[in-house]
Amino acid sequence: MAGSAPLLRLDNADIGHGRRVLLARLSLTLNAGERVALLGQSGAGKSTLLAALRSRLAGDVAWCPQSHGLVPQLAVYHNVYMGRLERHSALANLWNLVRPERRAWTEIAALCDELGLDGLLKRPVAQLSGGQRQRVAIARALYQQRRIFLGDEPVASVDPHQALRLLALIDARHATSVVALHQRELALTHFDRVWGLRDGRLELDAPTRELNLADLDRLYPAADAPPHCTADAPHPAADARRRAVAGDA
Ligand SMILES: Nc1ncnc2c1ncn2[C@@H]1O[C@H](COP(=O)(O)OP(=O)(O)OP(=O)(O)O)[C@@H](O)[C@H]1O
Repeated sequence: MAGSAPLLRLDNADIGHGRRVLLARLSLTLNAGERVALLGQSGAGKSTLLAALRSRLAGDVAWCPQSHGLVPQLAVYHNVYMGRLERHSALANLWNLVRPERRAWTEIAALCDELGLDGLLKRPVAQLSGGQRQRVAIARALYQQRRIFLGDEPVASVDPHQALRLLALIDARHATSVVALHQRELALTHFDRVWGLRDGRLELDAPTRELNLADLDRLYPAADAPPHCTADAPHPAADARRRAVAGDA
C-alpha cells in the first residue's frame, strides 16, 4: 500500500558527482509500496539522483540503467543472466557461458516470453532493435529479484501501449519503484507520486492525485512545454510561428 513505512529518507543531502553538488540540501522520503515518477528536463539530475538512491539502498535494488549496460556480443540469455552474476561462483558463471544451466534457462525463457522476447534467447543483443534491447535490460533487472525497482528511462524507446505493459510487469514484481521518465501523461496515470527536479532543487514532491499536466509543465522551460493552445494563453512557440506566418514577427 502506498504511503507506508519509509524505505529511505534524505535529509538535507548534497547530491552530485565528486565535489560538484548538483542537488543541494535535498530532502525526500521513499515510502514502501510507493511508485514514484521522477521528472525533469534533460540534465536536471534524474540519473544523478537515481545513482544516489541506488548506492544508499544497495542490495535491495533492481537496477535498469539508461544506457542499458548490455554486452552486445552476448546472447539475450547471457545478458539477462547477468542480473544474478554475483549470486554464483565465478566458475559457475563461466560454465554457464559455455553451457547454460537448465533451471536458469527455463526461468529466463519464461521471463523473456512475458516481455515479448520469445525466440530471441540465443540472439546476440547487437542484432536487436532499440526497443528489444530496452526489454532485455528490463528482463535483466527483473531477474535480479530485488524488492525496489530503480529505472532510468526504462520505457523511453517503446510505444505507449508497450510502455504500460512493461510498467505493469515491473509493478507485478516490485511494490516500490522510482522511474525516471519523459512522458508526463504516463507519470500521472501510472504512478502514485511525482518527484520533479528543476534548477538544482526538488521542485515538486506530491501525490499524483493532487497534480495535473500544468503542474508538471512547470518543471520544464516554456519552450519545451507541450502546447496548451487557448486563445488566452497561446503556447510561446506556436504563437511565434503564427506571428512569423502572419509576417508580424
Ligand atoms: N559522472 C559525472 N561526473 C560529473 N558530472 C556528471 C556526471 N554525470 C552527469 N553529470 C552532470 O550532471 C548533470 C545532471 O546529469 P544527469 O545525467 O543526472 O541528468 P538527467 O536529468 O538524468 O538527464 P537526461 O534526461 O538527459 O538523462 C549534467 O550537467 C551532467 O553533465
